[in-house]
Amino acid sequence: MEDKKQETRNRRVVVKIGSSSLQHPETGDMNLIKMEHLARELCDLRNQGMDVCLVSSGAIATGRKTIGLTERPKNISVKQACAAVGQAKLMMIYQKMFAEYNQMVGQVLMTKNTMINNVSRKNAQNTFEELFHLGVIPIVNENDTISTYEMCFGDNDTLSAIVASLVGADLLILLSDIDGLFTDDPHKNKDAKLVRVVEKLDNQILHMAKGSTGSDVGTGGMATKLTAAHIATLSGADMVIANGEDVGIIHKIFEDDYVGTLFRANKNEDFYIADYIEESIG
Ligand SMILES: Nc1ncnc2c1ncn2[C@@H]1O[C@H](COP(=O)(O)OP(=O)(O)O)[C@@H](O)[C@H]1O
Ligand SMILES: N[C@@H](CCC(=O)OP(=O)(O)O)C(=O)O
Repeated sequence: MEDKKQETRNRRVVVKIGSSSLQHPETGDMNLIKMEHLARELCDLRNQGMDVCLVSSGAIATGRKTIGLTERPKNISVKQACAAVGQAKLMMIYQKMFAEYNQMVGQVLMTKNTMINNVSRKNAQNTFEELFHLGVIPIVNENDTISTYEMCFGDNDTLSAIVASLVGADLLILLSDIDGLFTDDPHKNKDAKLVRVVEKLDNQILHMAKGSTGSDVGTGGMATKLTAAHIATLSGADMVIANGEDVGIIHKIFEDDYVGTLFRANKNEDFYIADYIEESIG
């Protein structure tokens, strides 16, 4: 009961969806029904009076499919070309789907420099504030077409937590291909158990994340989700990892009727996101 009260107080929410959740695994083509459902869920959060931000991966995977590459691109310029094509297509589809509900969306593409440079960071923050004020849902991704190793966050789990920190979100939801954090990788250990609530990110929790992503299109994995949890909770946001197979889980999270892992906010007034990026991701 106490948890439910806590969660319905959330006013500003960031939702992240990964590449593998946006496409049909058999064909690599976009899962339009899921994207449509995602748009409806997020519009309904707006209707409840919340500020909503979507961090969507999928630019490279969408571009790769559109261009007709069968192999996952390794070469950086090929990835950048795929992202250029895919990001435009992703936004076109999102615009169309959100427009069904008369909901405006805007594109925000970021690099590490956006966060490290004081002027750019302030500009980004002002833009987000103005978009929320105007009732727009910002759709964020890494600026993959110009990001090389030195400039990129590398994964959208971390990026979504950085965005949550930048906008002072109350809640970050990571929609994954798995129900949440398990005591071990459940694809390798069938005895692994779901962890329902993490009060504090200690070494025991950090050691649970194994390997990198298992998907053919993503770049994250559980380790980057724990990095995201570290950033989000120290910034004062709760974070939930839940399965994005059915994006209807989004409203269930607010009804406290979901399976997933909740990482409780643990705000540290001395935590500065720009310093953290320079020290830890720089
Ligand atoms: N302790 C763990 N608990 C849950 N999943 C884990 C764990 N360790 C590793 N993983 C792996 O992380 C994957 C989820 O991350 P990822 O591949 O980035 O998917 P997504 O982009 O859909 O979030 C799981 O499918 C799982 O194989
Ligand atoms: N920015 C990249 C995706 C990066 C990423 O973290 O992907 P994912 O592991 O699918 O969330 C893209 O849009 O293709």
